Amino acid sequence: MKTIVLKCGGSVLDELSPAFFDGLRSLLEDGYIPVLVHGGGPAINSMLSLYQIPSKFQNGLRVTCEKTMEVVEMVLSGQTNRQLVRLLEHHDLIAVGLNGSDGKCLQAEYINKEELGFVGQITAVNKKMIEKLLVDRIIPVITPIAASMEETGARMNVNADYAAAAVAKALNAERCLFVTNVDGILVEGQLVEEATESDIQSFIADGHIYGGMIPKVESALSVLGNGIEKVMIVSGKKAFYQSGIWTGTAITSKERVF
Ligand SMILES: Nc1ncnc2c1ncn2[C@@H]1O[C@H](COP(=O)(O)OP(=O)(O)O)[C@@H](O)[C@H]1O
Ligand SMILES: CC(=O)N[C@@H](CCC(=O)OP(=O)(O)O)C(=O)O
Repeated sequence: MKTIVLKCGGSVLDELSPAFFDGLRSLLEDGYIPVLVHGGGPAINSMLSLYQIPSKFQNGLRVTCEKTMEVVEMVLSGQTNRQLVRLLEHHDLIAVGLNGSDGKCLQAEYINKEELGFVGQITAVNKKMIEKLLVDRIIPVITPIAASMEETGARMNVNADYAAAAVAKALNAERCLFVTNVDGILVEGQLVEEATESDIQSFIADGHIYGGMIPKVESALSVLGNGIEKVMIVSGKKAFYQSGIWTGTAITSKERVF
């Protein structure tokens, strides 16, 4: 089974173009089965502000107290997951939404409970749950909420880029795509079509890569070390795949030979 994990960023959920869904259909026609993991950062921020709960981040991770966790779960499972499943169905794709903690699909441990609260890093992925859907060519749409390994019944908030990387590694995916609101890695406004690990490290060092792009490239590099040859950062606003042609930034493990 050739699987492709696509992480759909919260930044682009409201702007996914028909070409994005054509790309998914094209992948299915070419024998790939997509697995979606999605975010919802902007929608969580809006809901927190409606509840007058401040949004706090530490190194890009949301500091998540119990009240914040309730809102995170409500938005990811009740809003952004529903939105994405509905859009897929609207574009004739069969999808089933899963809260990451359902069936212990995603399992995590605390990163630093005192400082970050209910924020986890993935320690295990229950592939069985996901594969049951894939054999029937149903697209799983997974929220980045994980079941706690340490406390039965507890759930944790996981950065969606890291959650997607963990799913891609566990499924031994052919590719992992980070779908976002820009064409890929941009340097001085120009798309970088191919980047190696050392290119990325220098883009971070010189400030060309910053903010929300950092967890994406870190996740991309972590996936590459695990037998997945190509990871891409692509736009959800345009065509990212059509009959074997990919558009965006390809991140490869191989250093270029000059
Ligand atoms: N070099 C770069 N190329 C493109 N975007 C970048 C770069 N560095 C930082 N960014 C920022 O990263 C954002 C994407 O990350 P983020 O907002 O977290 O999206 P998502 O919700 O898709 O995870 C872009 O909109 C852009 O503002
Ligand atoms: C721990 C942590 O920061 N979790 C993220 C989960 C959602 C996410 O990652 O959404 P995007 O992909 O849209 O950024 C959060 O609460 O915002």
